[in-house]
Amino acid sequence: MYISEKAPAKINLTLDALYKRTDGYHELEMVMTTVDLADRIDMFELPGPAISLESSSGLVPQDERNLAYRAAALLKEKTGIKRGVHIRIHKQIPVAAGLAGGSSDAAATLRGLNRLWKLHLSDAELAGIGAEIGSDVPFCVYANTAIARGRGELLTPLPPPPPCWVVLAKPAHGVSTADVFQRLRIDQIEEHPRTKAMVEAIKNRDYPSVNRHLGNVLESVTMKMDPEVRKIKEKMIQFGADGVLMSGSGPTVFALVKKEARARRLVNGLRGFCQQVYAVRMLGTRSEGVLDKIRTK
Ligand SMILES: C[C@](O)(CO)[C@H](O)COP(=O)(O)OP(=O)(O)OC[C@H]1O[C@@H](n2ccc(N)nc2=O)[C@H](O)[C@@H]1O
Ligand SMILES: Nc1ncnc2c1ncn2[C@@H]1O[C@H](COP(=O)(O)OP(=O)(O)OP(=O)(O)O)[C@@H](O)[C@H]1O
Repeated sequence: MYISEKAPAKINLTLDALYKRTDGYHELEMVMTTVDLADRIDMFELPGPAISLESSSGLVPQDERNLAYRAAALLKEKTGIKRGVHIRIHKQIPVAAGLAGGSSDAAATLRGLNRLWKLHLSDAELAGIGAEIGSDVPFCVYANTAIARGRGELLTPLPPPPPCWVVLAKPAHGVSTADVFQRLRIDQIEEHPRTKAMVEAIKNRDYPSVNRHLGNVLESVTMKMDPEVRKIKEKMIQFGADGVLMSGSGPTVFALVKKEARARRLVNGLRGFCQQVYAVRMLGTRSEGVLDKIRTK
């Protein structure tokens, strides 16, 4: 028997850094949501207790360093369950892109094994385990829309943003999240995003206001490290995006547009100088899609 789980990418509609903590991390306040660009995680029951893993992408580790593998190992440790699993990752989300691909794979593995092994853990319990793997994993367990505080693990759910298209473009090179945070000077931030205004915009389903309040304090830092981020942002505005922002620590930039035709125009305009471009729907809520079901071989 095997189980499949969809692992959607996250985007940041806002990302604010409030102060540097004594543990070296930055205290964050973010509004995050999900888009319909997703990896698929297949989990096959094994007769023994071992975990094994393969991925369709050569860009991610295929062993115990993979975040999906770590999720399975940690779940076994926490529950004392002695069962084994083979994890197959169909990678669609660009790697080291600011889209939480690895975190979402880990979260989907926790959700899937919870079903496969009939553990009956709540989402809150899975998120608690996920927090030990990475800051974005708790959000990815719920895979909805939320305000995230702390390192990202303190979540307040929100309704999904107004429906729209999301065009994502990833520059050729990845950036290291640690490098970006290290270069951030909190006392030199020119404009903090208005998180409350974004929350109101989402609650009121006010699409123009969502676009007006997009903001990420890491954007100018990453732009200095990778000028392609600024170039993509300018192109997206030129091609008629309603709002444009870098996601997470980058370097992926996303544009919001209402109409599919406009999304296609953006994709065509960007393809000339950016290889990884996607047009997908905003999700904002966990879709119990066709992939999230149990199959028998
Ligand atoms: C930028 C976000 O994507 C926003 O959702 C996440 O905070 C990034 O989470 P992540 O990729 O899991 O990154 P982590 O492995 O937690 O952090 C990598 C490094 O970035 C720095 N870091 C990260 C998160 C944070 N709140 N403050 C930090 O200063 C730390 O030096 C940390 O060692
Ligand atoms: N399942 C996985 N998918 C992608 N990357 C993984 C996975 N497991 C481990 N990694 C490693 O994690 C690193 C970060 O990859 P990821 O795609 O999650 O970055 P990201 O999108 O920038 O994440 P975030 O938005 O949380 O900062 C990569 O260098 C990769 O080698």
